[in-house]
Amino acid sequence: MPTIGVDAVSVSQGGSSPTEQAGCWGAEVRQGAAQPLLLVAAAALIDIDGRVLLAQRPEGRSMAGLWEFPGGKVDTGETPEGALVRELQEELGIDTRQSCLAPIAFASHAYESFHLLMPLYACRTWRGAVQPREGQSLTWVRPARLGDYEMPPADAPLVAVLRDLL
Ligand SMILES: Nc1nc2c([nH]c(=O)n2[C@H]2C[C@H](O)[C@@H](COP(=O)(O)OP(=O)(O)OP(=O)(O)O)O2)c(=O)[nH]1
Repeated sequence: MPTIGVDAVSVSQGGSSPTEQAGCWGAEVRQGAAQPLLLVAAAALIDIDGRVLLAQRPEGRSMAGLWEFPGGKVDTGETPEGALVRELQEELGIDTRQSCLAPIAFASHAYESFHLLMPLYACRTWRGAVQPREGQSLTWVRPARLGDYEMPPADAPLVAVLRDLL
Protein backbone atom coordinates (compact mmCIF):
# COMPACT_ATOMS: atom_id res chain seq x y z
CA MET A 1 0.00 0.00 0.00
CA PRO A 2 1.50 3.38 -0.97
CA THR A 3 2.36 5.73 1.87
CA ILE A 4 1.37 9.39 1.82
CA GLY A 5 4.30 11.69 2.48
CA VAL A 6 4.23 14.94 4.43
CA ASP A 7 4.53 16.92 1.18
CA ALA A 8 1.34 15.37 -0.16
CA VAL A 9 -0.51 16.31 3.04
CA SER A 10 0.74 19.91 2.84
CA VAL A 11 -0.53 20.24 -0.70
CA SER A 12 -3.95 18.93 0.29
CA GLN A 13 -4.13 21.65 3.00
CA GLY A 14 -3.80 24.39 0.42
CA GLY A 15 -0.11 25.14 0.67
CA SER A 16 -0.35 28.20 2.95
CA SER A 17 2.64 28.91 5.16
CA PRO A 18 2.41 27.35 8.65
CA THR A 19 2.00 30.70 10.41
CA GLU A 20 -1.02 31.57 8.27
CA GLN A 21 -2.99 28.47 9.07
CA ALA A 22 -6.08 28.96 11.19
CA GLY A 23 -6.67 26.45 13.97
CA CYS A 24 -10.03 24.81 14.45
CA TRP A 25 -11.01 27.63 16.86
CA GLY A 26 -9.99 30.36 14.44
CA ALA A 27 -6.80 31.05 16.35
CA GLU A 28 -3.53 31.46 14.54
CA VAL A 29 -1.33 28.40 14.84
CA ARG A 30 2.07 29.84 15.60
CA GLN A 31 5.18 27.96 14.77
CA GLY A 32 8.77 28.99 15.25
CA ALA A 33 9.57 31.44 18.04
CA ALA A 34 7.19 30.73 20.89
CA GLN A 35 6.06 33.10 23.61
CA PRO A 36 6.85 32.01 27.18
CA LEU A 37 4.62 29.17 28.26
CA LEU A 38 2.30 29.99 31.19
CA LEU A 39 0.88 27.02 33.07
CA VAL A 40 -2.45 27.70 34.76
CA ALA A 41 -4.67 25.11 36.48
CA ALA A 42 -8.44 25.66 36.45
CA ALA A 43 -11.51 23.90 37.82
CA ALA A 44 -15.03 23.32 36.61
CA LEU A 45 -16.74 23.10 39.99
CA ILE A 46 -20.05 21.33 39.41
CA ASP A 47 -22.87 21.55 41.95
CA ILE A 48 -25.57 18.98 42.69
CA ASP A 49 -27.81 20.52 40.00
CA GLY A 50 -25.10 20.17 37.35
CA ARG A 51 -24.30 23.88 37.25
CA VAL A 52 -20.75 25.14 36.74
CA LEU A 53 -19.13 27.92 38.78
CA LEU A 54 -17.76 30.95 36.93
CA ALA A 55 -15.86 33.82 38.54
CA GLN A 56 -15.62 37.31 37.13
CA ARG A 57 -12.12 38.72 36.77
CA PRO A 58 -11.95 41.84 38.95
CA GLU A 59 -11.00 45.37 37.87
CA GLY A 60 -7.28 46.00 37.68
CA ARG A 61 -6.39 42.57 36.32
CA SER A 62 -5.91 41.55 32.74
CA MET A 63 -9.16 40.66 30.97
CA ALA A 64 -11.15 42.36 33.75
CA GLY A 65 -14.87 41.70 33.58
CA LEU A 66 -14.57 38.39 31.74
CA TRP A 67 -15.88 35.22 33.36
CA GLU A 68 -13.46 32.38 33.99
CA PHE A 69 -13.05 29.04 35.65
CA PRO A 70 -11.53 29.45 39.13
CA GLY A 71 -7.84 28.65 39.33
CA GLY A 72 -4.52 30.29 38.71
CA LYS A 73 -0.87 30.05 37.87
CA VAL A 74 1.15 27.00 38.80
CA ASP A 75 4.12 28.20 40.85
CA THR A 76 7.60 26.78 40.51
CA GLY A 77 7.81 23.47 42.36
CA GLU A 78 4.04 22.94 42.36
CA THR A 79 2.02 20.32 40.55
CA PRO A 80 -1.06 21.55 38.63
CA GLU A 81 -3.30 19.74 41.11
CA GLY A 82 -1.45 21.22 44.10
CA ALA A 83 -1.73 24.70 42.61
CA LEU A 84 -5.43 24.21 42.01
CA VAL A 85 -6.09 23.09 45.59
CA ARG A 86 -4.21 26.18 46.82
CA GLU A 87 -6.02 28.57 44.46
CA LEU A 88 -9.45 27.19 45.30
CA GLN A 89 -8.72 27.67 48.99
CA GLU A 90 -7.45 31.22 48.44
CA GLU A 91 -10.14 32.34 45.99
CA LEU A 92 -13.20 30.46 47.22
CA GLY A 93 -12.38 29.21 50.71
CA ILE A 94 -13.03 25.58 49.85
CA ASP A 95 -10.92 22.53 50.65
CA THR A 96 -10.41 20.16 47.72
CA ARG A 97 -7.50 18.16 49.14
CA GLN A 98 -9.66 15.03 49.35
CA SER A 99 -11.66 15.76 46.18
CA CYS A 100 -11.52 13.95 42.89
CA LEU A 101 -9.95 16.41 40.46
CA ALA A 102 -10.71 14.76 37.13
CA PRO A 103 -8.83 16.15 34.12
CA ILE A 104 -11.35 16.69 31.34
CA ALA A 105 -9.78 19.08 28.84
CA PHE A 106 -7.05 21.64 28.36
CA ALA A 107 -6.68 25.01 26.69
CA SER A 108 -3.63 25.84 24.58
CA HIS A 109 -3.89 29.42 23.44
CA ALA A 110 -1.49 32.04 22.08
CA TYR A 111 -2.02 35.35 23.85
CA GLU A 112 -0.03 38.39 22.81
CA SER A 113 2.77 38.03 25.36
CA PHE A 114 2.50 34.42 26.52
CA HIS A 115 1.19 31.04 25.48
CA LEU A 116 -1.38 29.70 27.91
CA LEU A 117 -1.47 26.00 28.73
CA MET A 118 -4.39 25.36 31.07
CA PRO A 119 -5.61 21.94 32.19
CA LEU A 120 -9.25 21.96 33.31
CA TYR A 121 -10.35 19.62 36.09
CA ALA A 122 -13.93 18.68 36.93
CA CYS A 123 -14.66 18.71 40.64
CA ARG A 124 -18.03 17.74 42.14
CA THR A 125 -17.31 17.62 45.87
CA TRP A 126 -15.43 19.87 48.27
CA ARG A 127 -15.39 20.84 51.91
CA GLY A 128 -16.76 24.22 52.96
CA ALA A 129 -19.06 26.72 51.31
CA VAL A 130 -18.02 28.56 48.16
CA GLN A 131 -17.38 32.23 48.98
CA PRO A 132 -15.85 35.06 46.93
CA ARG A 133 -12.67 35.55 48.96
CA GLU A 134 -11.06 38.05 46.56
CA GLY A 135 -13.97 40.38 45.89
CA GLN A 136 -14.87 38.61 42.67
CA SER A 137 -18.44 37.99 41.51
CA LEU A 138 -19.46 34.35 41.31
CA THR A 139 -22.27 32.67 39.42
CA TRP A 140 -23.52 29.12 38.94
CA VAL A 141 -24.34 28.47 35.30
CA ARG A 142 -26.19 25.68 33.53
CA PRO A 143 -23.92 24.19 30.83
CA ALA A 144 -26.34 25.22 28.07
CA ARG A 145 -26.07 28.86 29.24
CA LEU A 146 -22.27 29.07 29.41
CA GLY A 147 -22.28 30.80 26.04
CA ASP A 148 -24.14 33.75 27.62
CA TYR A 149 -21.00 34.71 29.55
CA GLU A 150 -18.08 36.48 27.96
CA MET A 151 -14.98 34.44 28.72
CA PRO A 152 -11.28 34.68 27.78
CA PRO A 153 -10.69 33.46 24.22
CA ALA A 154 -8.71 30.47 25.49
CA ASP A 155 -11.84 29.11 27.15
CA ALA A 156 -13.99 28.59 24.06
CA PRO A 157 -12.94 24.94 23.49
CA LEU A 158 -13.42 24.18 27.18
CA VAL A 159 -16.99 25.44 27.14
CA ALA A 160 -17.74 23.18 24.19
CA VAL A 161 -16.32 20.15 26.01
CA LEU A 162 -18.29 20.94 29.17
CA ARG A 163 -21.54 21.32 27.23
CA ASP A 164 -20.98 17.88 25.71
CA LEU A 165 -19.93 16.29 28.97
CA LEU A 166 -22.59 17.59 31.39
N1 LIG B 1 -8.09 31.01 36.23
C1 LIG B 1 -8.28 31.15 34.94
N2 LIG B 1 -7.39 31.84 34.17
C2 LIG B 1 -7.65 31.93 32.87
C3 LIG B 1 -8.81 31.36 32.26
N3 LIG B 1 -8.78 31.61 30.94
C4 LIG B 1 -7.67 32.33 30.68
O1 LIG B 1 -7.30 32.75 29.59
N4 LIG B 1 -6.98 32.54 31.86
C5 LIG B 1 -5.75 33.29 31.95
C6 LIG B 1 -5.94 34.64 32.59
C7 LIG B 1 -4.57 34.91 33.22
O2 LIG B 1 -3.72 35.44 32.23
C8 LIG B 1 -4.11 33.52 33.58
C9 LIG B 1 -4.44 33.18 35.02
O3 LIG B 1 -3.63 33.92 35.84
P1 LIG B 1 -4.05 34.26 37.33
O4 LIG B 1 -5.52 34.36 37.44
O5 LIG B 1 -3.34 33.35 38.25
O6 LIG B 1 -3.34 35.58 37.57
P2 LIG B 1 -3.73 37.04 37.26
O7 LIG B 1 -5.19 37.22 37.08
O8 LIG B 1 -3.05 37.83 38.30
O9 LIG B 1 -3.07 37.19 35.85
P3 LIG B 1 -2.57 38.51 35.19
O10 LIG B 1 -3.44 39.64 35.70
O11 LIG B 1 -1.14 38.57 35.59
O12 LIG B 1 -2.80 38.21 33.73
O13 LIG B 1 -4.82 32.61 32.75
C10 LIG B 1 -9.73 30.66 33.08
O14 LIG B 1 -10.77 30.14 32.66
N5 LIG B 1 -9.41 30.59 34.41
